[in-house]
Amino acid sequence: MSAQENRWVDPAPLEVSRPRLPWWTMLPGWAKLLLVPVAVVWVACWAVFQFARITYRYPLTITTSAAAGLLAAFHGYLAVTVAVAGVTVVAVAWWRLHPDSFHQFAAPQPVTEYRRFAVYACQWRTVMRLSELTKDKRGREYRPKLGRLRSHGWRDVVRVTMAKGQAPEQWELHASGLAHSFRARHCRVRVRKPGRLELDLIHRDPLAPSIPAPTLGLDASGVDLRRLVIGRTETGKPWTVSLLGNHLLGVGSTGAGKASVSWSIVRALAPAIKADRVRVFGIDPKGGMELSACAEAFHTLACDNGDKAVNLLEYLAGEVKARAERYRGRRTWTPESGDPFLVLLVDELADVIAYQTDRNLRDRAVKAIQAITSQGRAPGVCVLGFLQDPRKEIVPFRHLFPTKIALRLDEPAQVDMVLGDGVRQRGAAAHEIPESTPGVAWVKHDGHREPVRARAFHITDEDLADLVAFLTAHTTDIPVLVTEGARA
Ligand SMILES: Nc1ncnc2c1ncn2[C@@H]1O[C@H](COP(=O)(O)OP(=O)(O)OP(=O)(O)O)[C@@H](O)[C@H]1O
Repeated sequence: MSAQENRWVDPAPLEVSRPRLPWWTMLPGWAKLLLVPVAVVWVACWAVFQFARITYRYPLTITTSAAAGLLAAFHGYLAVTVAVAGVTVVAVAWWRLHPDSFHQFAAPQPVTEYRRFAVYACQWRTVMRLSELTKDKRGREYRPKLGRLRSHGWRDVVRVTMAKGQAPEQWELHASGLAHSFRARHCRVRVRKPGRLELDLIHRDPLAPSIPAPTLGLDASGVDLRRLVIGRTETGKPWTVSLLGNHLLGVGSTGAGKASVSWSIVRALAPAIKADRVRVFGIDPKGGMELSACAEAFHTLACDNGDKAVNLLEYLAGEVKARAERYRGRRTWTPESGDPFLVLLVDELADVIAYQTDRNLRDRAVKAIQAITSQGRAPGVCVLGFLQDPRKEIVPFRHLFPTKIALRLDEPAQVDMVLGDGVRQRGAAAHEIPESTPGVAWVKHDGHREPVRARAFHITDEDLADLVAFLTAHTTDIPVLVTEGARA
């Protein structure tokens, strides 16, 4: 072996970060001794705080464990076994006999505590790190905090305190990954207040079963134009729409359930229509295929997109102007004005204002409908417009409809066109509504940040037959069906 080969080579200096020792390790021994009582008090406070925190997060688990412990201490394990068996029998009996109240009152708390521990608390750190929602700065990790959790069976609502410097948009970008990590089907991100988010982790769709129409109301005074119930929201509350001072734009692909929304509204109005407190005017450019199923509900029904429809629109635009003059100084329509509330229902709005090949008719229709939507809210005229294509070239005045209803759509861009920018990122994925759930929609009211997911009542042919029977029974004043244009 040569001297060359034998030479000692210095290894490269170790490039590891120096361990940072806690500041108190540098203190002299006597100072450490003095600090011992302070440290003991601090550790005791920390333990009490942690116990309080765990009790707050898992109240049922802690109380039942404490109760079981006390029972075992005073009466032995046999008593605990008997108590557990008794509670189990009561719970199973409750579940079998009254499943609704069991799911409403008994199930949420144990499920919440189980899911909090098993799904979220155990995996939070890993999921946050792998989703790149943590930040390392000077050796310290800044991590979003898992807050309160409520489990409703079909969804978990998880509150989160974002790490400093984070924006909700970062979470929206990771929503799909979070859903997969926590074994959910979807994840929606909502801003609760600055720095605080609420994640909706959806496990199943509560709107999957269709919702039958309720029995028809009989009393016109029970019709509240501010709160017409037309279906149910995914949280189980009634889906209500206001027609007073409002216009509604419903957009959905073919078969998305637009008709169920419009018929649900007409049904909710039925007693007021019968009492002539509300008059509904219909335009069905498809030759009346849809709206003539219950023509009796309409004061006037135009079954084309030609002269008749345009005359009707111009009649209503004139009525808006005449009312505005009559109500001068009164500001808005009220039932006391003596005039009926007017509703214009257009089944395929695009056929009237965009696909009409006669330019003169098209321009007249656009002018009239713009006049009604821009000036009709105060004088008691409401437009319900339904269509399939929400592009600006088709409806240039979408902004004049304060309530937008996005039924199943084909593309994400259409959702933005209907509901507005940013609403899809907040979870309103109308393009993901399955074909198997017609009538499901995302609803956005101007001035309300959060969109609502709901399903309209399923209005069957029998329901429409009931509606016809109701509107024509016991009355000498049967609404007149006019297909020859407006009465004006
Ligand atoms: N809310 C609902 N619940 C259950 N089924 C529904 C609901 N709404 C509609 N459907 C069913 O879906 C199908 C299509 O519904 P609908 O005619 O309302 O769609 P649409 O959007 O008006 O279609 P088009 O654009 O072709 O007129 C019908 O068979 C109907 O029975």
